[in-house]
Amino acid sequence: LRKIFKTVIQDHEKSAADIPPGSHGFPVIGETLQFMLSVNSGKGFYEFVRSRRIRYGSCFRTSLFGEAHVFLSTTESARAVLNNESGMFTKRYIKSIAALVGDRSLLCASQHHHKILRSHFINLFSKKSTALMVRNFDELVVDALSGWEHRGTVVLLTDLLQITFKAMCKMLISLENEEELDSLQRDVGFVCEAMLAFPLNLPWTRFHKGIMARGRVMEVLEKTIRERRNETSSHNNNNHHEDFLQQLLAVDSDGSASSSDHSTKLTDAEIKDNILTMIIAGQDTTASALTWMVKYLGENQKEEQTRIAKQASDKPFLELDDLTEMTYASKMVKESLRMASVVPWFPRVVLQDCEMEGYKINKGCNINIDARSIHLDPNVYSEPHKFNPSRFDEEAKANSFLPFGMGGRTCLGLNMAKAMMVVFLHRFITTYRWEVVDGDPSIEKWTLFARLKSGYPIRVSRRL
Ligand code: HEM
Repeated sequence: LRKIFKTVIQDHEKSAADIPPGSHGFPVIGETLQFMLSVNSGKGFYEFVRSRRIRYGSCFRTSLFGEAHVFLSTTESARAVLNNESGMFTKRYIKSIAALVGDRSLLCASQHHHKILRSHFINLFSKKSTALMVRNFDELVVDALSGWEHRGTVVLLTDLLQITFKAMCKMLISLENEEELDSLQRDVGFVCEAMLAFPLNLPWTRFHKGIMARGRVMEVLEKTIRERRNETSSHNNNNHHEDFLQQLLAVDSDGSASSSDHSTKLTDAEIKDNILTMIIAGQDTTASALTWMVKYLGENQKEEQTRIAKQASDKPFLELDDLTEMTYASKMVKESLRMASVVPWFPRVVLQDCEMEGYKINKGCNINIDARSIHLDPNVYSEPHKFNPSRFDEEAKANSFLPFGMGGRTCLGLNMAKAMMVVFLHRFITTYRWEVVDGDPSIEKWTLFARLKSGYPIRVSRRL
């Protein structure tokens, strides 16, 4: 009798364990309200995930905005989902996001279309363009920093958003006119804000503002493309542009091997959508990561800064090769990226019923790889809340360092972003000492990436 009883209990436990633990919350709205509360609490939207991860473990379910979601936070599930060797996972097509960044954007294209697009864009992120970015970014940073000591308080994030925006626009379309940059930055900002808004396209909504702004961004890009074509056809080589747009249009027009195959030629719409996508993907992420890095550095000032200063270059201009010698700065960048987890989780959708972490997950369910939990898991990184760049003296464990994602959707700009961070770190530390004006750790409410609400205001004084 005991044996039968035990089997029944085991069966019951097994079927209870079939679906991931968690709560579906209220009918229809699920746990959306709790999610919103966490967004508004100042702790940021990640707090919603963090508290459930503590309560339920490394795999839990919830329901947000009318859809079932599962969050997973082990390196093994990260490998399975992000590397996607089984072909069972994809990104969900979100109509409102596609309306803003364009449905030919890398962020919205179908699996097949994404592969084709990515094969075009990946060529742009060569060593040569990273080297060019290093030179340009260095110039921008030196120029921006030169005025900081006369400014009283500098809201770091605001300045960094401007610097990274300029860097992106120079790299993509060689735009350097201050006025045009300002108005484009404002419009891209509206597009980003609308990505988080309720997708209601009525004249007074945030979503509508974003759609209108997208229209203006597209006009700027159309005009730029038109001017380029005119320059090329009139053989006006005075304006030689070393940017992504030039490379994309060259493939388009020179009849080379890749362009002879019409099925792989990029259309103007694909070029425009993805230029906007790259601005969005590169500006906010890098500026946020840089702000977090300065914060961690400020909290660990003396020791870390001395080590950086020791490896500092005294050259007036930095080159890519100089960065490879700054090994400690590179580790500091990696450690900042780990601790900040600027993109905290990666959303995917399951294409067929499957099992993850011993739980059944149904076709159509949203699954999210919770990179931030992996980055802060004491079984993966010892003393995870301690800022310790030297932990990267050794390779990180497999599938555990995920600030740029992994697999077929890995960040295309990762080498560029890391290089930009080393450049800024080097220039900032060797130019200034600083004190924090407002150390409030609250997180900004409605942003795509985790950012400090205060923008991290600092006061700087020149290092003698
Ligand atoms: C510190 C800065 C950055 C961070 C933390 C970051 C992070 C990420 C992450 C996590 C993804 C993948 C998301 C996923 O798998 O769902 C991604 C994608 C992407 N990133 Fe970055 N990124 C940064 C800077 C940049 C820069 C400078 C560029 C240059 C334009 C860039 C371009 C892209 C593009 C184009 C994608 C889409 C790739 C695809 O879907 O195939 N990123 N980024």
